[in-house]
Amino acid sequence: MESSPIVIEADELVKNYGSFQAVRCVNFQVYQGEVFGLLGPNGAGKTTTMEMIEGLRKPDGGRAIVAGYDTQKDLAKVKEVIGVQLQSTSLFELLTVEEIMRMYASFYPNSVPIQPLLADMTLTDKRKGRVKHLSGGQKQRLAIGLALLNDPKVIFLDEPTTGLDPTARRTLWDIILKLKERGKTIVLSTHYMEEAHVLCDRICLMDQGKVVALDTPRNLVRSLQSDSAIEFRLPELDEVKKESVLAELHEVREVKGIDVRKDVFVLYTDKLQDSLIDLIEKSAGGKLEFTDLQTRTATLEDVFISMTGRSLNEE
Ligand SMILES: Nc1ncnc2c1ncn2[C@@H]1O[C@H](COP(=O)(O)OP(=O)(O)OP(=O)(O)O)[C@@H](O)[C@H]1O
Repeated sequence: MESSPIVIEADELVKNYGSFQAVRCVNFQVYQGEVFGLLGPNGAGKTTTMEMIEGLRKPDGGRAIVAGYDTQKDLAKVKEVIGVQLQSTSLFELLTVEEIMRMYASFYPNSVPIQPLLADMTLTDKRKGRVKHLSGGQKQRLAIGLALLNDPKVIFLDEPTTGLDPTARRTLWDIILKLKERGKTIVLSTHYMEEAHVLCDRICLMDQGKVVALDTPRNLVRSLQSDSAIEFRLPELDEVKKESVLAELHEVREVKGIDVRKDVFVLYTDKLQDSLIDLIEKSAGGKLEFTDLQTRTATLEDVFISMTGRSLNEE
């Protein structure tokens, strides 16, 4: 992927709202044909970053280049090559799916044929139905279809699956993967780590307006230097007891890191069996009365926690 041409450059992008710094010097490059994910909790600055690249918000610092054009200086050129599915596209509720497609198509000098696009979005059955009768997933697919009418090279999808049920989410994943197969470059924001893992070639982890890590999902998880997590609860520990328990847990064989949130403890290790046996031995005789013990593979959520001390979906 890194040998492919660069299609997007975010170059020291900054956005302030009054004294609040929503985006603080964000840098990244997106290669042609990749699905590039902006993953972070609510308020991380994903939408603001995307909208600066799309030319919808003016940066207070830095610049964004799309397909060689500066979004501030050559917005008309940028618009020719991008398709944008906004987070809350307000659609004309009384039009039918086909009518709204035709209306949007009329805004472009050249647009793709509507029927195949409706088929790609699995909306052929709904083409005569009014927008107001569509489900959440169907509306999202329609919004993506509208973003594809000008046959864009680069597609921006802002939290396309937020609020959708698992089936509708998977239908959208399939659509996104098909677009990738056709060589489209896709920038996608999400706060679902599973979605980022399944769809994205590279993920830019964002928190509080900054990039905290950027790599392939695999390398991000590898950066933890631990491929497994041992998770359990230790309820009713006071602060003093917690300190001594933590000291004890740090002694568990092969443990590379520990995360504690409330009464949930997570030990990271790449030698799961050794660590688990030692943990059980150390807990013998009621020394550590844990509950809900489970082991699992380390995830992007663990990477985010280890980098920021917070969970992706924490309110
Ligand atoms: N027009 C605005 N005026 C003031 N503050 C804003 C404005 N737009 C966004 N913000 C703030 O900037 C921060 C970043 O918002 P942004 O929407 O870019 O984050 P996000 O990562 O996309 O989050 P979400 O998943 O909630 O959309 C948030 O704290 C938000 O409240």
